Amino acid sequence: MRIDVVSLFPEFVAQCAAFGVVGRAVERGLLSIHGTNPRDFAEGNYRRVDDRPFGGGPGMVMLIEPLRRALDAARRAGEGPSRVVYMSPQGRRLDQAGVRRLAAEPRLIVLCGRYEGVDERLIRAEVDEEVSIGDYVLSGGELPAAVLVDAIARLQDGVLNDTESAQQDSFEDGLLDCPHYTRPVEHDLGRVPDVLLSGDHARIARWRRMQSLGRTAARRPDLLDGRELSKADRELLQAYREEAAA
Ligand SMILES: Nc1nonc1C(=O)N[C@@H]1CC[C@H](O)C1
Repeated sequence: MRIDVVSLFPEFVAQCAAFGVVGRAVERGLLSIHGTNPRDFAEGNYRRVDDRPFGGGPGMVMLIEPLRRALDAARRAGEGPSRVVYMSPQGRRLDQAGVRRLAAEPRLIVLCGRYEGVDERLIRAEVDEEVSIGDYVLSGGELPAAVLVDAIARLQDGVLNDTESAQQDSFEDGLLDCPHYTRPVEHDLGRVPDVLLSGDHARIARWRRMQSLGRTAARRPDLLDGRELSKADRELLQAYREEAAA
């Protein structure tokens, strides 16, 4: 999969491709990440990429033409059709289903805004979808782009090892993860739950599922809205609640 990131800070993009899971995906040729800087396509001595907003108000707005030329250059740099995603608080909130959908694209071009954002005419003409990583305002779209790239990289076949895949699975089915413990068994902060020391894999898997269901119901009940729990899951959730109330 190829991802082109259009950003005034392409070095930021290079960094996010250099470490961890994303770096591994790139090393293995499972993902390629490229930066294109709109400033390289700006005109005039100052190579302007932004200007004052019509109608007044604070801040600056990114100009159409440098972005349009950068998007065109990014398109031409790769092969095949590409989907243009603009990182923006006005976008659809990113969740794992959205990551899976975007990870299935052969190519993405991720547009990162700065300042107050991008001229609306560019968005309407060039952007296929706006995506938000949360209801807060950041200084630029580069961190949201890095979040999207990381989540997509993890879904590329051959990137995660078995352990990492297991962790990924716990989020894949829309539930919060279970708690995790490691050595020592005894600590002044508490003891590891005995079930995890039992060696009984079926019992451990049941406990972990119960914890995921219980934590999701307690912390993110919205994730269970409209979800038809199986009889077994309903019983596990009941057991979690009884244990919590004891
Ligand atoms: N939350 C978000 N999810 O995606 N992007 C953002 C975000 O805050 N973007 C900034 C808004 C103005 C600046 O141009 C960049």
